Amino acid sequence: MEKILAVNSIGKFFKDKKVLDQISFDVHKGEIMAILGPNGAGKSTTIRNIMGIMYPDEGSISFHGRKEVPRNKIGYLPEERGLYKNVKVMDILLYLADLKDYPLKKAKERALDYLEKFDLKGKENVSVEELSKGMGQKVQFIASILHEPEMLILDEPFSGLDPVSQELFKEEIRNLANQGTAILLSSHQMNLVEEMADRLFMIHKGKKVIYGTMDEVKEQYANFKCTIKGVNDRSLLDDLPNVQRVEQNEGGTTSVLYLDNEVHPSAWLKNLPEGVNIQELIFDRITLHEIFIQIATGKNLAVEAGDLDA
Ligand SMILES: Nc1ncnc2c1ncn2[C@@H]1O[C@H](COP(=O)(O)OP(=O)(O)OP(=O)(O)O)[C@@H](O)[C@H]1O
Repeated sequence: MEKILAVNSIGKFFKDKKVLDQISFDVHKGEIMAILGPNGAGKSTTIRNIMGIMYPDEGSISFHGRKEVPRNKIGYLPEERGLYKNVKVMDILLYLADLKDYPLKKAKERALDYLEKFDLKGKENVSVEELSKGMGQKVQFIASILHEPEMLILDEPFSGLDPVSQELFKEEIRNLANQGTAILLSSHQMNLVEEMADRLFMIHKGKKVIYGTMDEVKEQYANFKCTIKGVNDRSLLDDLPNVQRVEQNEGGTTSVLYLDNEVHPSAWLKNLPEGVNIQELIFDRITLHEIFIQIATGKNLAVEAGDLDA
């Protein structure tokens, strides 16, 4: 996979507080790479360093192996939303494309196509301040991709979108990656990240905790869990082998058994005692959402064991 962006061991201080420490990752052509982490972890600071809004105190960032990151090759949807208020939609789109040296005629054609795609047909001459929040976000997203950037950085692109708009964004982001755009996606919506990202980088308190493909991450950090429907006595489930913890709903009709990572699913299932009441059983892995919560709250055993390098 062709490497577009390389973040090499960057560190950043705010006064004497180190908010980024040895952060390294790459973003490849045609992939969706997610950057995740709890509030205050350092995601936006990392992105601002890539965008040249600030500079790292340690390490370096390169684009195609060169130290200069060319802004006109990058599209950026910042976390802070907002465009100039008093300007018409088409005017602002063309102005921003022009700032990136993109040909005007092509920009106009693409803008019309995208406005139609995002259900904003006919809004070209509407002033930005008359748009709803979601419509404004769509226009800002269009502005970030109009100039056909090689790399697209999206900071919380889905926040505040209704489900239909969310689908449109998802589809377009996937399309862009398929066409070769390198995408760095920061989002707190774990279900979407799990569905969309090819690889992920998780940062916690300014440091790397996870870096790898979605499959590697799942294999390494997503322990198995077994969900059993049927009334069961909790103590019976607690005593089963390889069970780390059991969660039961009120009435004990559904039980979720969180298992050790090294469990062998078929052997474990074969050894379930006959006394366990099973109306339905699902055996799968914990979700990215659960991995995230375990890491953010210090409960992930793989991380505690220092097994961090993916
Ligand atoms: N301009 C600044 N001056 C001082 N400290 C800052 C500044 N910007 C960010 N920080 C601190 O740096 C750390 C990382 O913040 P950052 O905004 O990068 O986190 P984040 O992962 O993007 O969080 P969120 O999910 O809440 O957006 C935090 O401790 C924050 O308080």
